[in-house]
Amino acid sequence: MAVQLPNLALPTAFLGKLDPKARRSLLVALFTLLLLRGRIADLPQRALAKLRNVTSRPDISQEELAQALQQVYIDEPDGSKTLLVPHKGQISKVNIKPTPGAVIAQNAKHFPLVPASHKPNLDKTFLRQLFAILRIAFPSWHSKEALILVSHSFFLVLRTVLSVGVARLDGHIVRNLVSADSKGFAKGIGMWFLLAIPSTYTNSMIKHLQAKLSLRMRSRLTRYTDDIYLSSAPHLRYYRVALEGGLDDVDQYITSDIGAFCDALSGIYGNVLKPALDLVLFTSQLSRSLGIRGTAMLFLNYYITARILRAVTPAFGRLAAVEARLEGEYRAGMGRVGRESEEVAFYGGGLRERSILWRAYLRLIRHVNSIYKIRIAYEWTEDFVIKYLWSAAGYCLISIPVFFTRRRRHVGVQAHGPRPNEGVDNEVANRTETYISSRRLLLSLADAGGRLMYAYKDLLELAGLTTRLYTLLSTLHNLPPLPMPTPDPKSVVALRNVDIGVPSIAPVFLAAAEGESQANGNGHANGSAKGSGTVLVRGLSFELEPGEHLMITGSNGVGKTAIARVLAGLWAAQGGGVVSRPLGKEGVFVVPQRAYMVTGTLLDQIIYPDSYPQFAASGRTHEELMEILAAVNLAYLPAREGGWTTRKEWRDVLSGGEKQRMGMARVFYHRPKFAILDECTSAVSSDVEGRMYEHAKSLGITLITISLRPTLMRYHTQLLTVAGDGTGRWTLKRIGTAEERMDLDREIVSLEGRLADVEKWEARLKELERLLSVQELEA
Ligand SMILES: Nc1ncnc2c1ncn2[C@@H]1O[C@H](COP(=O)(O)OP(=O)(O)OP(=O)(O)O)[C@@H](O)[C@H]1O
Repeated sequence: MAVQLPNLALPTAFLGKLDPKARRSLLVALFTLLLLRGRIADLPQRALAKLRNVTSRPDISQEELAQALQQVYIDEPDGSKTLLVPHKGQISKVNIKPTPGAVIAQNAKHFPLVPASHKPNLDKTFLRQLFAILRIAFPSWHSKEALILVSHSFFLVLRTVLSVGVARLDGHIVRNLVSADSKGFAKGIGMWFLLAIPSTYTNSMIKHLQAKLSLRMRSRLTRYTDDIYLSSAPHLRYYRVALEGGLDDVDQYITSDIGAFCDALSGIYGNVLKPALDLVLFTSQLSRSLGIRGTAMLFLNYYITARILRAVTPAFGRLAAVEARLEGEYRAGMGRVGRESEEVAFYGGGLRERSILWRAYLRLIRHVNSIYKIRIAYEWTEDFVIKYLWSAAGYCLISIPVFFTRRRRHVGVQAHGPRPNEGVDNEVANRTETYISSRRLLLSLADAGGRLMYAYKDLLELAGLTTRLYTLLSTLHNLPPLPMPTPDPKSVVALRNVDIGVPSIAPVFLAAAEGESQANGNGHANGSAKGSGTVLVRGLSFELEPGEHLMITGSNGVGKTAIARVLAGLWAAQGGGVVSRPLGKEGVFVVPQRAYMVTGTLLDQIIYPDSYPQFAASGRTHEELMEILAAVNLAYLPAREGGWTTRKEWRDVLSGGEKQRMGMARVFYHRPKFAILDECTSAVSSDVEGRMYEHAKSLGITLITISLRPTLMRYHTQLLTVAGDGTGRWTLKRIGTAEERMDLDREIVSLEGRLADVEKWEARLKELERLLSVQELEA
């Protein structure tokens, strides 16, 4: 393929025709352009950023900034959200559109599960997985990502064309040097600088566009993944992905693997396209001076190189996937210590944790080291082949026209045609020019070959990362939706003949896992290691009308919380039973056993899971929030912590009891029809606990309490006791009328009082025994 080169003689001739003053000004202008190229390249971006920022006032007040920080986002009428991001003293507005359910359903077809035994490689499966992911990263041909890709490709082609120009100019300058043509030499140097401007600009644009492409793909994929991962009922994928999907350390997949995949993919595009283009263009250029024999040898050289390197290339894809998994395990360990630091500190478990983390780190490092070792042999062969074999082949190829062509009439890479006054000197100059141009082309060719070989290794690593990302996306897409509870028209909570059991890994994943264990796969666990599928409570039936309060009790681990999970719709009811309840958090609101504090302000803690914009839209006031805090004995918090907008790590700031009371404050804020309270007042003093229970009832909230404390029985009308003897038996009893409950209360209080005296009686008994034994001895 003969590619027409830009004729460099033209600009040189044009410069030559200019008078010295004009030439100087032109060169000064070009240098200025060279120096300011960074700022010039930034111009369109700055203009775009200005357009995007709806609020472009340079300085906003601290108050406005605080307001924006609290507001976080604005709900738009079309269902999208506009995020308010404080940025350099301004507020940037970023509109985020949630992924429509139809798009997710459409995409699900492209993400069938891969068996855990699948090993990442450059095969059909890799292409299928890559295209499935690319459908998300490039949603259409007129998306911004596609535009960046086109610009990136343009600069990649431009760089190759410029490289050929540089090679020609190189030969031309040396030719003028050999033939002592000072004017031609000076012109060549001028051209050299002229060519440097687009060349350097092109290089920086390629890097910039590559990074930008990676970032945009990452944003697309992260947003999409977040949309499906953080899905609400009936999917609840964030909750079910580990237990039912068998995928651990999802945070590593989302925060790290997506970024690594995008970097690898955007890099690979340049690393494959550019050298491949170089190879075609330089080969075509060289073949014009090498002739058929030379070109055939060049191709033979390519073929031998490819065979050698293919034979010595290790399974980089699998190695990359394992590295990402080990990285995830180490990261998860670190996260756990950060999260549970206080518990670890109380136990003095620092050294133990260190040894656990060291083990995880060493596993990772050992693996990375083994990759490095494998790479030595590979890179040694690659260097030998690309640098030395190709250079030797290059010298031989260049010598072909010199030794075997008697009289060269025309050389393809030569800047000018044959000169009319050819003498011996000119012949040497021409030969030098050809040699220098061909040598530079061959060096570039070797470089292109080297990069292509590296690209092969990168491609294998990309295959590994693709498999990781595909595993995440296919797991999320294939989690079957949970059966939705039937909305009850009478607003009752009812279970009819429901078996309660730990969900096992979904059958669709078990089928794909083909009995392989996680150790040799890509993250899918063996189902038997997860939920056992054993039934905890059998044939459970009850119906709870508003105003009827239920207490669930039973020994530890019998399945009390499991009942709450089924009622809340987190676990599916088993055994064909039916769950009916009023829907939404206005219907049933659960306060779990472990207190959860959200990132944000003090106000955010009370209104969770609502956000500040929802609070603002509801018309509720700070006074109301204050009343709620008073009801849970936390009225001192806003003053103590510096107001409603204070942001702190509330998990650490609040005490255990305070966190539990905050959980009750959420119930009072949302005022659901039913509240499931799962041991959520175990650390609260009984007087405050009692007041909170009374307050909940006065608000018309029907309580379903899971507790082992008999003192709480007085606030309930029904008692469900789970036997916990392995049979799944249970009993449901009425606790009685208010008067009966008062009697029970009185009895409980008197029994508790008498129990408190047991220690005293035991001590007295011991004392008497001691006295008796002393008297016996004396007798
Ligand atoms: N995600 C899970 N994976 C496997 N087993 C689980 C899971 N969640 C709960 N279980 C098991 O189910 C059983 C019942 O758990 P549940 O949390 O309902 O107990 P509980 O009755 O509330 O106990 P406690 O009074 O100690 O809170 C336990 O044996 C527990 O180990």
